[in-house]
Amino acid sequence: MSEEKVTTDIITLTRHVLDEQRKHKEASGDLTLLLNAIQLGCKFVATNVRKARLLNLIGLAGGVHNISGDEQKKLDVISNEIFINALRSSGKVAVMVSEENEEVIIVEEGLKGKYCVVFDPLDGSSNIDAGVNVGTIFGVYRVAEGSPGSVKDVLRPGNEMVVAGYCMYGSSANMVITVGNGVNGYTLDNSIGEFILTHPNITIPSRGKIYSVNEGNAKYWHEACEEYFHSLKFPPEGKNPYSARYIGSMVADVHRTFLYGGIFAYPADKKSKNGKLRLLYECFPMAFLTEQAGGKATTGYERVLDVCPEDIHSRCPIFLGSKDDVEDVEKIYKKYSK
Ligand SMILES: O=P(O)(O)OC[C@H]1O[C@](O)(COP(=O)(O)O)[C@@H](O)[C@@H]1O
Repeated sequence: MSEEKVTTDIITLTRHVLDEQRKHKEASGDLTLLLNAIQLGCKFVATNVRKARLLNLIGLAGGVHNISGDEQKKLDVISNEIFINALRSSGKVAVMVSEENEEVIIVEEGLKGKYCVVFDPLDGSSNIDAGVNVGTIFGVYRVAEGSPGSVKDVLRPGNEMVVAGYCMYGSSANMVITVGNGVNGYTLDNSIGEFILTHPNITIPSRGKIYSVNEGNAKYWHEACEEYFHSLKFPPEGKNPYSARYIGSMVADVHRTFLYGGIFAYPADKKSKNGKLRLLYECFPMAFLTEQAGGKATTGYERVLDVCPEDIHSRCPIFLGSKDDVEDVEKIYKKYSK
């Protein structure tokens, strides 16, 4: 019987980022420590999501609503707390924005660092009670030169973000991250509590065969949006229609789009002028990752990363995924914008 080969040269997320940082002589290690705090949060959430029904962490937190009017789940609340505590105590963060907090969080003197972190601690939480994949989404800015660390440091276009990532909690916990030099994926090995490099250099196929959108909103779609999705379902003679896949958890739908190609969208419509998804801690990080993986992300009319948020919970329409697919969207929207 063949002996199982034990790998001893393990590439953990921390080691991989350190290797990357070493290429940049000026690196201080602060980013690695910040990412360690984010990793701790994700490991904590991964464990509690997995044991939620056993720990009675399923269901609502008891009549508490977040800024978007969503009633908070128990897991929303504890996920939010672990990230705020881990980021604050890392000593590397000055400003935080969470989907679960109405106001921006300014870290007190003495613990203040040079980064700002915007995050959705538990995305797709409407799916949590059904055991469907959910996730954490995060983005990182540097505090602007000479700034004491204020909300102004996060009301900036997404093209100024320096790190973005998500962690998907499903059959396994998958962390996907960019520090501005391509996209890498890591899988949590629960036996040693480390994220191990499993998906190096993720590259989105230039065109896909899958579209992912909530067609339940089709009644409210603008003509450009209608024409685009119609073109995927009723292609010209000789071409196959695209398949539809929609989980309703952005992290899960985007993760599949990164690996298989195609397009994920939450467009603006006649009911919601800017769609549903939040610019700072959903659209920007996913758009940054998409572009770093060779794809594109548009509002229909402009590059998502060039949008400047008016407030910390601004919403933004988004089409992201394979470059050729998103360019088809841009062509059609351009026709209608005229
Ligand atoms: O149910 P809808 O309207 O299709 O919205 C689903 C979208 O809303 C979200 O659940 C929003 O996220 P939250 O759960 O963080 O509020 C996304 O994950 C998902 O893509």
